[in-house]
Amino acid sequence: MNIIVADHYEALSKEAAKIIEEQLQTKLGSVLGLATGSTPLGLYEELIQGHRERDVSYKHVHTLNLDEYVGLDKHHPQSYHVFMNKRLFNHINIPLKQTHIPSGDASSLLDECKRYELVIDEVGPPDIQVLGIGQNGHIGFNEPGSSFAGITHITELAHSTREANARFFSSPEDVPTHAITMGIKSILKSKHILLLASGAKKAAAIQRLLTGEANEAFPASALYGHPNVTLIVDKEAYKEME
Ligand SMILES: O=P(O)(O)OC[C@H]1O[C@](O)(CO)[C@@H](O)[C@@H]1O
Repeated sequence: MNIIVADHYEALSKEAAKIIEEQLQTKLGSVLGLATGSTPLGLYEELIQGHRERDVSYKHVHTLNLDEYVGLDKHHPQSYHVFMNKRLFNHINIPLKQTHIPSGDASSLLDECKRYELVIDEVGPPDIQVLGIGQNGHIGFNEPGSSFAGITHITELAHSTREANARFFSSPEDVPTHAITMGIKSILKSKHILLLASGAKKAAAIQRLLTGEANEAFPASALYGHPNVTLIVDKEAYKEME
C-alpha cells in the first residue's frame, strides 16, 4: 500500500485530485468509482476547480457510485443521487447518462442488485475507485462481517453508521436502516483504489488498517488483497501511527 500523509484536509484533497486528473490525462474515457460521505467533498471541489480553471474535461468519463440508501428516491435531499449531482456532476461537463448510482427505491431490490453488478461489468472496472472509510472500517456500506467475496447486495447499516450519518438527517430515526452497496469483491475489481481518511475520528481505523491482518470483521482489511492501493491521510487521521 502506497501511503501519502498530507498536512491537512485541503492538502489531502489536492493530492487525490492530482491523481485523478493525471488519470484523465492518460485516458479521456476513464471510469471513476466514486464515494459519498464528507471525506471526498474537498476532492470534488478540487475537481470542479480543475474543470473550470484548467479545462479538465469529463465528456468521455463514466462514473460508478458505491452505494445508495434503501427507500430514498433519487430526488430525496439525502439520497446519494442528489449528493453527487449537487457536489460534483452539476458542476462538470459529464453527461448524466454516463453516471451510475444504484437505485434505492427499485421495486425489486434484488433485481436492482443484479442490474448494478452488470453495469459494473459493462462500464467498469473503474480505473480509479475513491473510497472513504467508516470508523468501524466499513468501505462502501460493507459493514463489519461482510464477506470479502460479496458483490452488489442489500445490507443492514450498523448502529454506529446510522449514528455517524444522522448529522445529515433531521432526526436520527430518519436515517435509513438499509442500503444497496457494491460488495467488496466488486470494489476490488478496480484497477487503482484511492482510500481517503481525514480527522482524528478516523485515526483508530487507520491504525488498525495499517497494523492488522485481513479479517472480515474489519472490511477495509480486504484492501490487503489488492495490488494497487493508495492511502491518502491527513496528519490527524495518521496520528496514532506516529
Ligand atoms: O466520509 P465520511 O462521512 O466520514 O464517511 C465515511 C464512509 O461512510 C459512508 O458515508 C457510509 O457511511 C461512506 O460512504 C464513506 O466512505
